[in-house]
Amino acid sequence: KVSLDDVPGPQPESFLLGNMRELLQSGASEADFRWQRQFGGVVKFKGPLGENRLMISDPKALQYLTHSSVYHYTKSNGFRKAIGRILNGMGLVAAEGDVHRRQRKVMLPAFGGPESKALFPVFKSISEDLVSRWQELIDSSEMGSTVVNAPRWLSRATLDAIGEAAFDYKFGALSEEDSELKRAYNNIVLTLFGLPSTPRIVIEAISEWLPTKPLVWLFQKLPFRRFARLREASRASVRTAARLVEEKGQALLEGKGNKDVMSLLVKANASENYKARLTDEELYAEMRIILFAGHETTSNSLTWMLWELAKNPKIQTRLRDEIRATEAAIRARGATEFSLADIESMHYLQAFLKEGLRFHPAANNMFRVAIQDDVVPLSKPLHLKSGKVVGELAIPEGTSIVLSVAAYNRDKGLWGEDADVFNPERWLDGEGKHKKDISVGVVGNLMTFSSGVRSCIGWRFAMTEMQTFLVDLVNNFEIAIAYPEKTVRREGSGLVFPVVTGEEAEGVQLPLRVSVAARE
Ligand code: HEM
Repeated sequence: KVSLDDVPGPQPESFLLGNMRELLQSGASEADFRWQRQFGGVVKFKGPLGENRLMISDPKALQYLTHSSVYHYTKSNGFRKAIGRILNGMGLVAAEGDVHRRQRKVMLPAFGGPESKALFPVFKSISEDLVSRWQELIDSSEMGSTVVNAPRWLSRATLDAIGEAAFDYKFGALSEEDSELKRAYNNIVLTLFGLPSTPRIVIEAISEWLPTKPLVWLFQKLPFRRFARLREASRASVRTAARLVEEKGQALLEGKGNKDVMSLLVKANASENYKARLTDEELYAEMRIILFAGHETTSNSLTWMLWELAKNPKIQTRLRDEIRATEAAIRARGATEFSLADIESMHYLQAFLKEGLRFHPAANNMFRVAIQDDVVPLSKPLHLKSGKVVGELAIPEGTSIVLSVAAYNRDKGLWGEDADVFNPERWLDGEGKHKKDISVGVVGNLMTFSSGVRSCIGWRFAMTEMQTFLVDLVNNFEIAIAYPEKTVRREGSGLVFPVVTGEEAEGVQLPLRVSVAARE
């Protein structure tokens, strides 16, 4: 019988809780970084009641788990899966095996390179909208600057972006039009997954042994505030999906429509043979997933990037210099606007973007369960407690695994001794630039968008959107830490979000001071 008893890892605090509190309560990815430093890319830790679990950041193992063996690992059971089902239905994120393969094939054409690039004008107009709103706030302030809660603004902007780019629909979130969806999604990730108390950790851990269906049923009924919020968000996303279809009406269903993701998806679906098609229910679920997966992830990544700019004024100035030099070149050739090609040609911007994605992956952990015994190849030999050294690891069926995106992205073996330092330079001439032995991920050998057939389908969409926003924000505004005396923490496992110490009740918060960036 295969066992993980011989694999080294941290000491559990108790039989009941294992290492779960260290994993979930010590700040986003802190345990991942600590365990990786101490034990390397494969770590055994204890779940509740003595259960052996694994945390993996070894490149070869991650490649194997996300490519060749991807369908031998399902998304883990329990709390997270049940919540996903309620929020997003049975679309791509929840699908497994053949159903996933079928859904992914129909969805892919809507997320290609040219399709994502064609959305640039949409992103540009929303980023200009955001700029003018911050400008108005600055103009009306006597101090010549204003404090913005960055994630709140950015998530409104990215909701508008996903509305228009994916559904040709205007949510009006930036203009504060009342949006049921925005209200329902506000702080939802923090409410559902954030800052877990010890009893919650125990309950969530136990829920992993239960099948999803009864849990979904239970969560639909339980009277707690958290589940009420979940139900409200689910209802809002169902209603929004239905409204989008209704308003776009026949054009969408006939696949005429526009360049938006949904029109392309409906078109691709219509051209599939009957058996391969998405059902109407699946199409609705895909819409809800795109709404959810496509806006908080992007706004969260942008939030942390602005935070790094605020903390590192030299990096900010260098980035702005590059943007302005490009702007001057655009003017010199008689044009007035940045094209996407201009943006993509900026080396320092590209380096900054990759470093932001490396340092602050919005999804820091991915959770899986092995559905059969497996043998996983490793990049580095693993020294077992018994003294044996192995080049591959036998994993028993039923093992819960955390794929640590965050720890992989800061692996010193890959990124160099300064992997814990935010340094865009590494993409210009340092470790980031070097070809890695093992190819993982879809951008810059990072795990941020995951890898293989379950990698983020929206990565090109997100890259186009984030670059567009960064150029406009940095070109127009000087960004600084608003309250140096306050501590901003990274919280969460699964999705990372900022909170201010002592102000956790305020929800997701990262206050930044913005003022107009002077021109010579
Ligand atoms: C910076 C922004 C983003 C990040 C960091 C990100 C990250 C990820 C990651 C890590 C996964 C894999 C999750 C897992 O397997 O457990 C994923 C999957 C997915 N993402 Fe993204 N994402 C981003 C933006 C987007 C956007 C803009 C969209 C849609 C417009 C999107 C749609 C999806 C979908 C549908 C999946 C499921 C793919 C599958 O299972 O086949 N994401 N994303």
